[in-house]
Amino acid sequence: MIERTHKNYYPLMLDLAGQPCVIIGGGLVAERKAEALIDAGAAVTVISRAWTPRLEQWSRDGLVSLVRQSYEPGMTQLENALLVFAATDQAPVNSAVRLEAQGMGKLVSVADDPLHSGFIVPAVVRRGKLVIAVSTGGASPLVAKRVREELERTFGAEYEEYLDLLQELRVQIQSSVREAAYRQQMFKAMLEWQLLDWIRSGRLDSFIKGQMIERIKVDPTVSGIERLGVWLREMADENGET
Ligand SMILES: C[C@@]1(CC(=O)O)C2=NC(=C\c3[nH]c(c(CCC(=O)O)c3CC(=O)O)Cc3[nH]c(c(CC(=O)O)c3CCC(=O)O)/C=C3\N/C(=C\2)[C@@H](CCC(=O)O)[C@]3(C)CC(=O)O)/[C@H]1CCC(=O)O
Ligand SMILES: NC(=O)c1ccc[n+]([C@@H]2O[C@H](COP(=O)([O-])OP(=O)(O)OC[C@H]3O[C@@H](n4cnc5c(N)ncnc54)[C@H](O)[C@@H]3O)[C@@H](O)[C@H]2O)c1
Repeated sequence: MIERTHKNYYPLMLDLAGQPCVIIGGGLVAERKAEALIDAGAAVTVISRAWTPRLEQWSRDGLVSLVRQSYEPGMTQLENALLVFAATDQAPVNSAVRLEAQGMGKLVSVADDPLHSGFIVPAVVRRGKLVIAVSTGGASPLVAKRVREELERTFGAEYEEYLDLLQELRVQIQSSVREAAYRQQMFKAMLEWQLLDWIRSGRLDSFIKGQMIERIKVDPTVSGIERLGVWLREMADENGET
């Protein structure tokens, strides 16, 4: 029987830009892990005798380095890696990779052995700066995928623009309002605006955005935010919206 114990995983957001990550194995699981690492800007090396066509293509495009050989102990790529993924279809090979890498103090994910892995990979929804990671702690990756698909329907493309704008306004407020507690009241008041509806219907144009930035610059107060909300509603009414 496969051994399973409950682990209280600690979720975090890693900045992997330029960081060396090594995947052992060149099959579909390796391909899926490589794709997410490439998206995160990692320096990805894949070690395997055989490849999926997409891994070959990414190698031609310079997105991954392929090392065309089987895993063997003492490889410098492993020594230099920040994260290691053991993703071959050979359990003894995965286990040997894990023992060597863990012996060097590395975090290792083993495709067929979550119990001994240092981390596992969640299903992910990305909407610009919004990232939603879903994990079942390895209980059912298919459920993680299903929940991810449900969340994709709830959190649409509009969140990208929404967060870009909120970030711009927040940074402006951070630089002009000294008191943290007061800033937080302002951020809360900003969430009352129906901005997501505006973005969904394509009405948040550069004029409105410019006005928002300008008005907050002139009046960086909670009541200024509330007045801006009233102005936004008036603009919506003028456009025949309620
Ligand atoms: C989320 C996702 C991320 C990614 O990989 O990018 C991911 N697996 C995904 C898909 C998927 N994986 C599998 C199936 C076939 C159906 C099934 O078996 O259920 C499907 C569905 C499909 O392919 O459609 C088979 C499978 N998975 C693991 C084992 C080994 C084992 O359980 O021992 C076996 C072989 C079992 C066997 O051979 O019997 C193990 C893991 N898979 C994880 C992540 C980690 C736990 C995540 C969590 O639950 O929190 C963990 C523990 C380790 C890890 O890999 O990090 C990605 C969905 C991405 C998306 O679409 O959004
Ligand atoms: N974690 C997950 O999400 C997940 C999902 C499905 C399956 N799995 C597990 O992961 C394993 C791999 O799945 P897959 O679909 O990618 O298999 P696959 O058969 O498509 O690929 C296996 C790859 O490992 C390579 N390989 C074999 N021996 C090697 C060695 N000594 N050194 C380097 N590379 C070697 C092969 O050349 C091949 O490229 C499965 O056996 C299963 O146990 C995990």
